[in-house]
Amino acid sequence: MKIVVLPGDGIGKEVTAEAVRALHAVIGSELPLELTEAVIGGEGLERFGDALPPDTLDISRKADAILLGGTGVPEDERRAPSEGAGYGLLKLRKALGLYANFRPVVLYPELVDASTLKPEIVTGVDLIILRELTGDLYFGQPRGVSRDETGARVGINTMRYTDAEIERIAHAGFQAAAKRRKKLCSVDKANVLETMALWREVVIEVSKQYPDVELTHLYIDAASMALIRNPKQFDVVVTGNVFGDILSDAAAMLAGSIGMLPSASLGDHNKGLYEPVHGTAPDIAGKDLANPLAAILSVAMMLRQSFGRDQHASRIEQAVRSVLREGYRTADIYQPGCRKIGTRAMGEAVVEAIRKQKVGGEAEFA
Ligand SMILES: NC(=O)c1ccc[n+]([C@@H]2O[C@H](COP(=O)([O-])OP(=O)(O)OC[C@H]3O[C@@H](n4cnc5c(N)ncnc54)[C@H](O)[C@@H]3O)[C@@H](O)[C@H]2O)c1
Ligand SMILES: CC(C)[C@H](C(=O)O)[C@@H](O)C(=O)O
Ligand SMILES: [Mg+2]
Repeated sequence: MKIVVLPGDGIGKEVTAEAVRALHAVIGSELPLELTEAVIGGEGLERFGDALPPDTLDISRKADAILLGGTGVPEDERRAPSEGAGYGLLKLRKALGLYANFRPVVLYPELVDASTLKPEIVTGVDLIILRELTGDLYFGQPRGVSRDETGARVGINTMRYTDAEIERIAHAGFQAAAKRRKKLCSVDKANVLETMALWREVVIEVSKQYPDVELTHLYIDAASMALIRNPKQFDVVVTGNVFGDILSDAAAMLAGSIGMLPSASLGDHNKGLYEPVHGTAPDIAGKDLANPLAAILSVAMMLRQSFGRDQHASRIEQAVRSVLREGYRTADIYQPGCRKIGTRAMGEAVVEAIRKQKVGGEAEFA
């Protein structure tokens, strides 16, 4: 198992360290683990003048899977977006063709009270936001800031999708839904944007190949409301890059915290990039306050998707479940009566829970 670890910036480093510990704990000496650490984001800019240094891209191409913490530094605010630390990650996703970003939103029953929403609304939430990841406003040309004929400064980004790009993400959505509760909701803005009218048209064409999956459509504004009003109506939600970015942060509150959301970015080949949905959280970086569970759960997604190790993945998920059941909480999911702990201690609790599991036995997995 050749894995490249890209801790990135801020809490990316802190949560990735705990994710790697969990990975070692669950794999033990059962399988050869080859981990290589490389630089990306702000650290890349600082050390090599490049948010995606060529060596990082090169070893990422050769790896079976990539585990990433987060990229982005406060100095980004002074840089052009396409020159910032976050852009290193965008370039990596694009270069590796990772167009399908699965963001599962699952509320652990222990965290019902950590959610800001009513228990009856969120209990049992289990949905996936499937975000297209290599197109849209993020990559469309033209982009930039220039002057128009009157001398006014004009900022331009282009929402762009080809039919082939829409088709492949639609297929990913239908296939994911087919394995679950067979409901796919496509989210667009087809009433106003040509790109999104094409999106809807192509999704409807693709749907003919999946007669068993029920397809619905929502505009992004209405979808944002529906997600908070009645999240349990959703199974798989497929949407574009920008809408998916926003919708998934909103959906984090259904799971109690953004510190609980893992993700997997996949393409047509077997390689995947796994990362928490959250960013580098400069406000809490370096304070041992970050919740490492999203990063740890991203390792579970990696073991399942890239290596077919379902049992190891389930062990990580069960370990997360058991630390929550024991009452361990980082500050973002803290509730009175629980034990408030830091990033390192949460990682250690997960490792302990993994060690206590009876592998192949029946007890702990219930
Ligand atoms: N995938 C990524 O690498 C990624 C994702 C989002 C943002 N970013 C970057 O991160 C930087 C900060 O962005 P932001 O503040 O808008 O978003 P953010 O996700 O970093 O933080 C938003 C809020 O959530 C909290 N938070 C995030 N992760 C947490 C965790 N694991 N545990 C507890 N609390 C957590 C933060 O403290 C903050 O209050 C920016 O540079 C941005 O570009 C990177
Ligand atoms: C940091 C940024 C480039 C990134 C994105 O917008 O894709 C982040 O917000 C995410 O959700 O992964
Ligand atoms: Mg985001």
